[in-house]
Amino acid sequence: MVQVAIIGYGTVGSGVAEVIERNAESIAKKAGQKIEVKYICDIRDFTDDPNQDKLIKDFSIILNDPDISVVVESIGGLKPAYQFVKDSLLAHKSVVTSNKELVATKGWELLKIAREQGVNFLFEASVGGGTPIIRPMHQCLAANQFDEIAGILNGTTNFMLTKMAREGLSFDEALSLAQQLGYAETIDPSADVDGHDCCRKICILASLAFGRHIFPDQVPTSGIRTVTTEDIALAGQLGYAIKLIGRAKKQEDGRVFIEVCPALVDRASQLSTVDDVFNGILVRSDMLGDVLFYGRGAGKLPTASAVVADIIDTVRSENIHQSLYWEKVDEDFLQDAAQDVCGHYLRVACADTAKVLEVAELVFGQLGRCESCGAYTAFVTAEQSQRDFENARDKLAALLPVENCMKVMPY
Ligand SMILES: NC(=O)C1=CN([C@@H]2O[C@H](COP(=O)(O)OP(=O)(O)OC[C@H]3O[C@@H](n4cnc5c(N)ncnc54)[C@H](OP(=O)(O)O)[C@@H]3O)[C@@H](O)[C@H]2O)C=CC1
Ligand SMILES: N[C@@H](CC=O)C(=O)O
Repeated sequence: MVQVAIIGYGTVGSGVAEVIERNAESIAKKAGQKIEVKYICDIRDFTDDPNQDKLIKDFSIILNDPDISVVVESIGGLKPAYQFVKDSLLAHKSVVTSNKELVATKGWELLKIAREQGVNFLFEASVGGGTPIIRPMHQCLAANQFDEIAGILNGTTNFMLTKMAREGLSFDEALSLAQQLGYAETIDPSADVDGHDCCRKICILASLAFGRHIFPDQVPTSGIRTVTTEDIALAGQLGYAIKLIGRAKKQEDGRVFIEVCPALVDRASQLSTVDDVFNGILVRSDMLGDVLFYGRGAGKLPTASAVVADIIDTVRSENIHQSLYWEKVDEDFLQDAAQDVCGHYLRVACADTAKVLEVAELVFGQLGRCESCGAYTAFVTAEQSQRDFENARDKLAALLPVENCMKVMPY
């Protein structure tokens, strides 16, 4: 029998305890032995909880118990999660975490410690919630070189954009619903709406794909606060959906372009059909080509299912996952955002479509469709570098009231 400890008994931690209890028999078959939760450590009190006998408040009990070989970290954030995880690895215990902030900022260091200690540091649930992505990229696509990753990586904002588009909910109403359903980050929901959560996830995937740690503060990041219901309607009329996209692309010179932004996705693209709390992650590699991973990106049991899969993996592994690894390097290998080439959507506060088209074509050259909705007109430009686009946008803004602009994704 393997005894595990859970630290952080919130949405994910309680889900992990529930999955281990509910599917005990099948989990034991897959792991080759019974898995039992011995301790659950949380700072809160839980009256009438069925796991009362396991609840503790002092993490050092776990650290000093030689029977605990796997620690599940589901506290979130860096403090005290980082120290608890590091201490667990140094105490020769494998760690499974759902904490993307931890992996995105300290992944290289924790992977190094795990490797030196001959234990596992696994984090499937840190990206995509319950949707498998880390293990498929690391194991099933091991024969490939990665070219590009682009995804809808944040369940909360995708849920909110879907509710705003389908039911006309305001931004605040949609966020409050996402919080009630346990999708939004409890520590700081702005992590979802301002793109930081998506940024952490694309950093993890890009670090895994390209072998070097990419830190969240290196990534140009914007969230969905600027997206209005008019943008959603106009994008729809132009044939697009609006999604928060995290993407990382290897350039010909070996550098990587990485960013997080709200963007237009063509209705013909599979990514545009990823709605509600679902995540969709497009991975482009040299041998397989494109593959899309789709599934629930947040929520108690979906996320717990990924955590428990990591526990099973570490229990049955004869060999430690030595190849699940990336390094921190000092040299900068990220491409300047000004060089990225994309089409753009612009929304102008002017209902006169003919006038907008005439003026916009003076600046951007020939345009395709132009659509209006209420007091606004919107159009999409041809592809050009970010630097050229910004110059042209500034010229247009001197002639017409430009209210919003977003990239158009080439997927
Ligand atoms: N919710 C989701 O759908 C998903 C979450 N994640 C990630 O999983 C992690 C956990 O998320 P989630 O379960 O939603 O968060 P919750 O806030 O629901 O749970 C965290 C729990 O940890 C407790 N805690 C805080 N400090 C300590 C401490 N020092 N020792 C022990 N317990 C502590 C919290 O108590 P208190 O409330 O008093 O602070 C809370 O009960 C986060 O990193 C999140 O990003 C990943 C995928 C999906
Ligand atoms: N807040 C996150 C939860 C999972 O990572 C999200 O909405 O995707």
